[in-house]
Amino acid sequence: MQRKIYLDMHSREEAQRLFWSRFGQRTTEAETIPSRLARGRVTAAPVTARFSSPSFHSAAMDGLAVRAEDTFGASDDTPRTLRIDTGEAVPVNTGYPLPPDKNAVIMIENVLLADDGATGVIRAPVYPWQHVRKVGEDIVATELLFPTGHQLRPADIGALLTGGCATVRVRKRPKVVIIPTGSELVRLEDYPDAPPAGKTIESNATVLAGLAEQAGAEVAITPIISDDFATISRHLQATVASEADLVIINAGSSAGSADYTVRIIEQLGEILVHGITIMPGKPTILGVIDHKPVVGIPGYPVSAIIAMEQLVVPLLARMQGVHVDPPATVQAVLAKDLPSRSGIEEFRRMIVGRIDDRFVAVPLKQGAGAITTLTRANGMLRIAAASEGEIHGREVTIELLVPRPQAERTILCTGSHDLCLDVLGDLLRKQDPAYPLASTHVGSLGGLMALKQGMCHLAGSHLLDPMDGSYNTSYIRKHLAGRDIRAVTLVHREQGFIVPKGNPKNIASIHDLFGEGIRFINRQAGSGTRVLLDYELERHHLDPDAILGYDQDEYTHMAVAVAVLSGKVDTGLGIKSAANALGLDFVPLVEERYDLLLPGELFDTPMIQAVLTVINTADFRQAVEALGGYSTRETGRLVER
Ligand SMILES: Nc1nc2c(c(=O)[nH]1)N[C@H]1C(S)=C(S)[C@@H](COP(=O)(O)OP(=O)(O)OC[C@H]3O[C@@H](n4cnc5c(N)ncnc54)[C@H](O)[C@@H]3O)O[C@H]1N2
Ligand code: MOO
Repeated sequence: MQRKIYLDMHSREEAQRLFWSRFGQRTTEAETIPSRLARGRVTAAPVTARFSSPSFHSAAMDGLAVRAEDTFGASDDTPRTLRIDTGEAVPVNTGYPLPPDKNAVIMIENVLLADDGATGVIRAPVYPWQHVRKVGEDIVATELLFPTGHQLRPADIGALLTGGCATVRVRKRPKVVIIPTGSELVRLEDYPDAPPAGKTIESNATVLAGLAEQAGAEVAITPIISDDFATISRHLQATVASEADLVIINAGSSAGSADYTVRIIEQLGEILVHGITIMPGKPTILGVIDHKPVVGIPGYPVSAIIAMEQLVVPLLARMQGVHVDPPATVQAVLAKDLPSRSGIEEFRRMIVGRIDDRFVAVPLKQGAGAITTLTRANGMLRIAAASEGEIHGREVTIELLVPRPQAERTILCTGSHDLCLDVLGDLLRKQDPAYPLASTHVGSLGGLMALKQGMCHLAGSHLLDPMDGSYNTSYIRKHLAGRDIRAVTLVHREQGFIVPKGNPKNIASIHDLFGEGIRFINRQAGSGTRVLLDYELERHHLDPDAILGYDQDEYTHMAVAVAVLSGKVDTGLGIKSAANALGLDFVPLVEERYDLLLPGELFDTPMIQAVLTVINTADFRQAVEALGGYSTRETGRLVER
């Protein structure tokens, strides 16, 4: 079957306008539902109160109901005795009806009661209607409680019930049906141990359903449909003919040999848009079948979410007569250059944190297939279509994905990678307040540069000075001269050769890297591990260029371990815990010190003190030792300068 190449691309704004001009006026029908079940629903008509509240004059305090006039003149010098036994004063509790002849309440604390309860003495008067909630003080019958188009919150339900509205007219929830397609997809529930080779776990349908439900929709997910033109077509037709108000067909939206979505929609109805100049989300399809909106959402998980948020969520809101507000933003300084293709509006997932008095934004990876770029992000940077990107140090607008105080508590940690940072991050989250630790990896020297530019709170570093065997201090002196930088030892750890289980190539020392056909994977220049390797090679007078793979590098210990596990290479230099994590073997080479470096100005901040507190707990040490390949003998020690 012929492949479908994109129609002309539309900008996001054009696509939204086209789609909304077609469907944006179409609200769902109104229905009457019990008020108790109406949270989150949107009123379809004005709601007026049937009852007043309070519906009677009621005591606002526990005490004695009186006629205010009977208390006039009471003072410390001229206390007044009120008769309870004759009904001059009547004991009431908060919320009780006020006796008909009374007009005020004296708080019980201000009454000296006689032992027999027959009288009470007061030393101050009350004024008329003091501590009384009068009829209709809160709600007057017939008054407007909510206009049309109000989304009901929990407090609103309280007002509905109090105002006598047992039922309320609301917009029906739009019905959304999601059709996941792809012959490669399997359900995790069917393969809990591991998916069969070449199969992908279906996840988008549930994610999209969650977004649609958050937007007020009622969602159904169909079984996974395999990539067969006729099957998808039949299924889509049946779904459109059902009660669905909007149909989402996931994946098969781009140019692959089995990407049928666009042709199927075209055959059954009409294509409004295929291709939007956004990334991720480019191959999104907006179509119409039998007057119903049908959206082809791209398969990559991040593309799917962005397409859904930009095009479907606002439409679902309109269908219910509400409007979505844009997310809160902060201005932040960009920690890295971000080149971007002109003509494409890019959505970059970011981590933002506050350092001193400014926000700093660190970009995460770009790949639309990586869902963790969204789960790790706390902000989003939109690079406008007209822009060729943003540069390091520039102030940019970040849309927040978390409440601002959470972004302000986020600890930006960069530099070298170590698995203990995950332990630290986990324990920091158990603190109160919770401090999210966001680590990105740029190597030890990269961490020093980030510190220099004020782009991180912490930098992990293990830079060996071959001259004297010291770690980090001489590098700080050289690269951060004049700056107050503190170093706190996190761990000592074993560095060595990560090898497949059983060490089939018998790697025993650095000399074995030169063995016949041994494939090695290196770490990037500027990483402490690379410095260590180069130092060891030089010490043994060995020629790096004779190592097969010396010029191939990875950015983390785990990436090296994955390269070994996948059989791509025979070995790489890394930490033992990375080998352990993937069930690989490990040949120790040296023990090294790994420190966290931080600006002295931040040392006394609650955030850094929280980090130091966690590092010094027995829980942290135990969890680190359990990873294997670590010693915590100097953990938490401030390194002398
Ligand atoms: N030659 C071209 N190839 C691609 C282009 C292009 O312009 N030319 N665009 C790329 C872009 S951008 C995107 S986004 C994707 C969109 O792909 P499709 O919508 O056609 O989706 P598939 O190819 O079927 O799947 C992509 C990817 O996503 C996984 N997937 C699909 N459904 C699910 C699901 N329900 N849960 C989890 N994961 C899912 C699927 O297995 C694939 O890995 O196309 C690029 N290609
Ligand atoms: O748009 Mo694709 O949506 O870039 O990954």
